[in-house]
Amino acid sequence: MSTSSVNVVAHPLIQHKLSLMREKDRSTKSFREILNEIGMLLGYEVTRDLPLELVDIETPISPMRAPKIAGKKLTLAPILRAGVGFLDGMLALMPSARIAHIGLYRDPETLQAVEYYFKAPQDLSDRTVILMDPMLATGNSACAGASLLKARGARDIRFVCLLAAPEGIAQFQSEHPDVPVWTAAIDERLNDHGYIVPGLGDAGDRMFGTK
Ligand SMILES: O=P(O)(O)OC[C@H]1O[C@H](OP(=O)(O)OP(=O)(O)O)[C@H](O)[C@@H]1O
Ligand SMILES: O=c1cc[nH]c(=O)[nH]1
Ligand SMILES: [Mg+2]
Repeated sequence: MSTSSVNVVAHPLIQHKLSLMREKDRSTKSFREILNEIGMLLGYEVTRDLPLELVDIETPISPMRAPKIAGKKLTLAPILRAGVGFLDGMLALMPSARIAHIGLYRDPETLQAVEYYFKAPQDLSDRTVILMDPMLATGNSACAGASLLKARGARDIRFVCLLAAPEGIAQFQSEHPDVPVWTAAIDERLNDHGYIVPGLGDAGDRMFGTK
């Protein structure tokens, strides 16, 4: 199978906002607000190819056939905790979307993803699912998230992150070659603790003020 595509979203607004988030002295409040804003901008990109259909409507002036989003319904799937940071921004664009919560934490020693919660619509087979987590480091969490969604039948999954390490992209493409990736940047590497360099530190802790 061919590898999944990786889309680096180079829009200047996203790049500027990402640089603000990387600053180590940025407040929790500001970090959270900007993550939400970028969530909306990435949501715009990840939905760019959603199919449209022409439907009959009436404007105040005349009837017309107007384009509306066709077919498959949307599900937003944040990986807890940090993935929740994208959610409000995405929901502003897609207010009718269903939500699948995926609870995973990364074991600090093994760097393996540990599942602690999963609540999703029963059948995802006819849905477009946007899996989201700001950080793609080793790739273990994103891979586990995509596998959980596939076990519920999901066949059209798109993964959105803020920052990716080359190691995480390679791992994700090898395990989920059918899932395209959107990211604002691909950084240099992982450090010995599995953190992205230069990165932005621990996204969940910075977002929720837990360190
Ligand atoms: O690609 P990986 O090596 O799996 O690392 C990325 C994961 O690590 C962070 O979660 P963390 O375990 O810190 O949980 P949190 O979001 O609850 O802080 C981040 O939010 C990702 O989910
Ligand atoms: O750099 C990293 C790696 C994993 N998780 C984070 O929050 N940051
Ligand atoms: Mg964390």
